[in-house]
Amino acid sequence: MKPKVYIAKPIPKEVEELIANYCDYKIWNHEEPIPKEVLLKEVEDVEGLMTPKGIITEEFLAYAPRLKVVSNVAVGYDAFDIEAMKARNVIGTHTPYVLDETVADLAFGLILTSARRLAELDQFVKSGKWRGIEDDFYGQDVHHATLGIIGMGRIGEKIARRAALGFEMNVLYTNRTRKPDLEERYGIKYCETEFLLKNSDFVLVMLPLTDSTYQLIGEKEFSLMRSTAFFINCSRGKVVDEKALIKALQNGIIRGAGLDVFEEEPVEKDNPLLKMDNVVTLPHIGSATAKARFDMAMKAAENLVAGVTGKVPENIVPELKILIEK
Ligand SMILES: NC(=O)C1=CN([C@@H]2O[C@H](COP(=O)(O)OP(=O)(O)OC[C@H]3O[C@@H](n4cnc5c(N)ncnc54)[C@H](O)[C@@H]3O)[C@@H](O)[C@H]2O)C=CC1
Ligand SMILES: O=C(O)C(=O)CO
Repeated sequence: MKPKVYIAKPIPKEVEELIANYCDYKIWNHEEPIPKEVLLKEVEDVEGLMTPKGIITEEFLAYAPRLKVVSNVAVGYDAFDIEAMKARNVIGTHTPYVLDETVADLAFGLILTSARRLAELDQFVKSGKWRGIEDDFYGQDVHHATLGIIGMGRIGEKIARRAALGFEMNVLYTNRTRKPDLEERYGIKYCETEFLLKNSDFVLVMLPLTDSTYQLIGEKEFSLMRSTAFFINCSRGKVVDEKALIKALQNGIIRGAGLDVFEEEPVEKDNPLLKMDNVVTLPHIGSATAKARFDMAMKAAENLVAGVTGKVPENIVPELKILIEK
């Protein structure tokens, strides 16, 4: 008998075919997110679950007593309660590498759109205008400026390469561990966070959301930034104290921001960030190209199938590798 799995989001046909070869499966085939009560019912007797950033808590796991693997269709796995999963011996997997270049492109899009005011000027032209006073259109140069990257992981590295080699930027970075190989390859410089904040024209966060990064960037950090600097976040909204960011923008402490992520998603309609011309806002689309999303779904399916057929999935999240080492 094939193992039972549940897929909590629509997936491409080829990905479904792979799962069908090995599993007895059901799919949530609707664009709107699966309602919690439906999901809790569907997972009652499954061994595997594939989910788009599904929230896996102790309460959830109690509804899924046969669950062996949760395959997250995302690289960020902050919605996993790692201790609860460890306690119930449930492996969690994610989709690293396949989206790195795509997210790095988007991060650069945010840098360019913020600095050169692309979204604002797009609206200007579409509203029937063309020329105003010339310096009304002035933005800031990206080439040869200083980019400070907080979080030099898989995606941070791809952003650093674009910045250093493509735009000839001066790249500073902070990270939990120093990366001398990248320093040599791209000429980037490791430094203290305070130095990075004081000396960057663009401060870009590319950190996972964990207990140690929750609201890591707050009032103090914004106060150290240049008044001409832009803040770019393409990782998770909660690594920033959003109230402090709003205050910094309202009071001219920093020049602008480019945001793909927010503290609450979908972003609340009355969030002051949505009213600011110097803030570029996107609906969490860092990995949203057809190819990257296909590759993520395929990788998640491979992890799911491995987890329910007695093999070791390729992309177990680091904190849960201990479960297969037992
Ligand atoms: N906007 C979007 O659509 C996307 C957002 N993301 C987010 O970006 C995050 C990063 O992705 P990757 O680069 O693949 O992860 P990664 O794990 O390769 O890199 C994260 C880096 O942050 C560093 N780090 C962790 N905690 C730290 C701390 N307290 N202080 C300093 N450095 C710390 C790590 O050493 C690592 O080098 C994901 O966890 C996810 O939340 C990822 C993909 C798309
Ligand atoms: O992969 C992730 O962590 C995302 O946020 C969406 O791609």
